[in-house]
Amino acid sequence: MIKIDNLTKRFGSHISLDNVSIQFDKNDHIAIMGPNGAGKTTLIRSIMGYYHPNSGEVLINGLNPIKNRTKVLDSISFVPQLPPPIKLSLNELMKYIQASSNVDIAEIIHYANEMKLDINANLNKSFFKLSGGMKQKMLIAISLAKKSEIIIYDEPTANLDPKARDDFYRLLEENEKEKISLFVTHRLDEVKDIVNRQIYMDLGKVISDERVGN
Ligand SMILES: Nc1ncnc2c1ncn2[C@@H]1O[C@H](COP(=O)(O)OP(=O)(O)OP(=O)(O)O)[C@@H](O)[C@H]1O
Repeated sequence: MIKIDNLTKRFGSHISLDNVSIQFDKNDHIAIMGPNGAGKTTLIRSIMGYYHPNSGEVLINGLNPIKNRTKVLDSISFVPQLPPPIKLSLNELMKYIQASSNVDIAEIIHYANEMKLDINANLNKSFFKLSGGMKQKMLIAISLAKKSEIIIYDEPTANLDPKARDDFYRLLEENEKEKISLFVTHRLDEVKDIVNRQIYMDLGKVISDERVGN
């Protein structure tokens, strides 16, 4: 469970999150929407313990994500808006993830195949040198292989072609049971079939929070 109580985060004099209180429970699949600068990324980064709040609290299964960073991040899969500049080859990256997060390499390869990313043909290629869409596919494959109870995607389909988007949403649908999934998105039409809650943010506040279909 993710519990956010009266969370305020300022950068200088700018308020990015303004006294936000919200809770996400198992089987909540949420689209977080809102204009550029609304505070969506600041909210998900706060969930992952990146920021010290100015006031308020975040608890992930009862744990403070700043004080218990490793334990909390173990329960979260995150795919960022922009892939990080990882220099490791795909082979090295998978070995690193297996060692650090106990993720089965065979599972990563399975989900990469499902996303039509041929890992074997690119094993010795640096992640950094993959195309934007291939990077995104690799990160998605890792996020699904990790089998975390919380999955967070910040605009993950921006670099994906339409077929890859369909593959991604099909895989998510198959994998989101008993989990919390959070999608930061500007394209509700894409996620509307896999979410059951739609949140709209603006100026650091949650403006609306609606349960929908599914
Ligand atoms: N590290 C930071 N330092 C200073 N200001 C920041 C920082 N991170 C975010 N902000 C500011 O906080 C506000 C909210 O940013 P945030 O990235 O959370 O918005 P967003 O809703 O994710 O926007 P977008 O749709 O453009 O990704 C913006 O005004 C941004 O400039």
